Amino acid sequence: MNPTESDPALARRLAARAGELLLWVRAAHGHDDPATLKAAGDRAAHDFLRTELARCRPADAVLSEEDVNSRTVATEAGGRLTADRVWIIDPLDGTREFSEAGRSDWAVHVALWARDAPTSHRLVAAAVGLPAQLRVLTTQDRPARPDRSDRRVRLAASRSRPPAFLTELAAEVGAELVPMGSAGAKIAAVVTGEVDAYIHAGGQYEWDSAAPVAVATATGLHASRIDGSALKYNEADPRLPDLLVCRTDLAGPLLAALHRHLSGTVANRRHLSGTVATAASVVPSSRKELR
Ligand SMILES: Nc1ncnc2c1ncn2[C@@H]1O[C@H](COP(=O)(O)O)[C@@H](OP(=O)(O)O)[C@H]1O
Ligand SMILES: [Mg+2]
Repeated sequence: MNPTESDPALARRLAARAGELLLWVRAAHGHDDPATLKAAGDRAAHDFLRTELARCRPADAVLSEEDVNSRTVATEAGGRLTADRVWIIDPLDGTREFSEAGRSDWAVHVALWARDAPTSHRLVAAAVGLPAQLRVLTTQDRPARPDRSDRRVRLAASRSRPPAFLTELAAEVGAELVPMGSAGAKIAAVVTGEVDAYIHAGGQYEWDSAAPVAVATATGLHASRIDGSALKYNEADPRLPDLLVCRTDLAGPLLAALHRHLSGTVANRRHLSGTVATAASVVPSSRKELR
């Protein structure tokens, strides 16, 4: 244990090293047996992160996707709910993409939650490793976002489980949908300006978004639930099924569009007309394309 290593430095080192392990596992196994590759990747990254956190921060609690899957959640949750500091980790986010040859949209998430933090999410340090993109983003970095206001808004969404309303919402605001794997990779793409927003709904857990949300908000981006309420971490129930991460100037228009879909305005109009409503017939004022 290095007593001088700060929490952000530890998060960065762990995300980077777990990423190297995952690249090694991927190379060693190949892609012929995706199920075995996924299991080997999950296990290698999880074991490494768990061991290093126990060694370097023995007093802290840990919430990890792999612990929950291995059904140790009951004992583990008891510790983390009274702890002052909890590491929320997703050893391999975008497991599906990790198992597909040539894809780089998968990530390692390492975040630290602190009870006395001043922010609503209480995440004080984090790193998102993108091993196949050869980069690690952290709460200490301020990547320059290029000005993209001259092109259509790019809206990242799950390539395998996008929210049902998203195609219609994107058309309504004139956005281009960009299918991508991994919550971490999608939020990282918002951080670097490759896309302008990420919307998800329908299911997710705290570990899927904690580290990337911490990085995104540290760089000045908007992050919230899709109803605009605060994202909360280290809750008794780790389900956190939806989120919006975007440029701050897009938060208002996108939350308004989400509200129309969530409140049923769009669905009700379609029902009343008996046809599939065009975006213009539903909310004429929203036809103005976002930039
Ligand atoms: N409907 C849903 N229910 C539960 N988890 C979901 C989900 N949709 C997405 N996720 C999780 O969110 C992460 C990003 O998903 P996606 O690539 O589809 O955007 C994945 O994490 P893992 O890869 O760690 O399992 C995935 O399992
Ligand atoms: Mg995940």
